[in-house]
Amino acid sequence: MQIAHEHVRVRVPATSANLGPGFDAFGLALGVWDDLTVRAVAGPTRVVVEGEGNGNLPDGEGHLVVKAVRSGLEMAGAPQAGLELLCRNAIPHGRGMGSSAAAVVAGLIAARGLISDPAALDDATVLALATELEGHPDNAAPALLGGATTAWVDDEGPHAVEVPLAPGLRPTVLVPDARLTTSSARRVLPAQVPHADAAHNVARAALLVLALGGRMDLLLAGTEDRLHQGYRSDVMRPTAEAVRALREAGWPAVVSGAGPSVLVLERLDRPTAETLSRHGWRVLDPGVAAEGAHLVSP
Ligand SMILES: Nc1ncnc2c1ncn2[C@@H]1O[C@H](COP(=O)(O)OP(=O)(O)O)[C@@H](O)[C@H]1O
Ligand SMILES: N[C@@H](CCOP(=O)(O)O)C(=O)O
Repeated sequence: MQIAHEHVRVRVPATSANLGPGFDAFGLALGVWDDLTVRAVAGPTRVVVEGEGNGNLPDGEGHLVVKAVRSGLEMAGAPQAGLELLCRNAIPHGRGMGSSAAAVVAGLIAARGLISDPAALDDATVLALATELEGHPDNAAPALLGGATTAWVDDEGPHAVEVPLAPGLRPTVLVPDARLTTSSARRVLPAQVPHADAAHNVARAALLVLALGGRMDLLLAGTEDRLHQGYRSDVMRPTAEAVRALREAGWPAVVSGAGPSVLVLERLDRPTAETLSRHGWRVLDPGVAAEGAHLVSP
C-alpha cells in the first residue's frame, strides 16, 4: 500500500447520540461540520486549529485526528509520514455533540483518501477502528454514514444500520456554556438497572424508530428514557431542568449524547427559542446531515 495523494480535505458532521431511550445505540448526524485538510510531508507533524479547540489541543502527534490518521494508515499497511493538519472546527467540544467521534472518523476518512487502495479502509473497518479509538459507535456511525443510525456491538465488533428518517424532521440543539467530558458523565451511571426500566426503554426505543420514520405523534413517548438521563441529572442540573420543562410543554427533548447539550427532535417555536437564549443557551437549528464524513476537493 502506498500514500497516493499528498493532501486531502475531509468534512465530518456533529452527532447526537442516544436520542433518549437508545442509550449507546441511536445516533443522529447534525448539520454542524468540522472541515480538515491533511497533508503528508517529509518533516514533523504540525497541527493548526481554527475555531473550536483553538489553543486547547495538542499541536503534534498527540492530536486526536493525527492518531486516527496513523491508525488508518497502519491498518491499511501504508507507510507513516509527517502530517500537516489544518482543522477548521465548528463542532463544540465536551457538549454531547460527538466532537471526539467526529475527529476520529475524520482522521480515518483522511487516511482513506491518502492511500492507493481506499477499499482497505471501507466503512466497516472505519467503524471498527473509530470504536476502538473513541469507544462510541453510536456517535461514530452517524458521523460516518449520515442520517440516523442504530449501532450495536457483537463478538465480531461494531455494526450499524441506517434508521429511515421522515423528511420533515428538524432538530433543535441547545448548547450551554458549560462543558462535561463524556467520561465523567459515564462514571455516574450504575452497573445495573431495574428490569422494569430496561423494559420501559425497549418499548420507547421501538416507538422512536416509528416516530423518526414519520409517526410524529409518537415522538414524545418515543423519547422517554430511564437508563441514563435520570442518573446524570446531578452532574448537569440546568440540562435536566431544561429537558424537564421542555417535555412538560410537549417538546420531545432529550439529553444530547452524554450532555450537557439538549436535543429537541422538532424545530422550537420562536418564543421558546428566545426564552432559552435569554437564559444563556445557544439555540442551533442545524438540520439533519444526510451525508456522513466525506472527502472534498482540497
Ligand atoms: N476536532 C478535534 N480535534 C482534536 N481533539 C478533539 C476534537 N474534538 C474533540 N477532541 C477531544 O475530545 C474531547 C471531547 O470529547 P468528549 O468528552 O467525548 O466530548 P464530545 O461529546 O464533544 O465528544 C476534547 O476535549 C478533545 O480532547
Ligand atoms: N452513548 C454515549 C454517547 C456519548 O456521546 P458524546 O457526544 O457525549 O460523546 C453516552 O451517552 O455516554
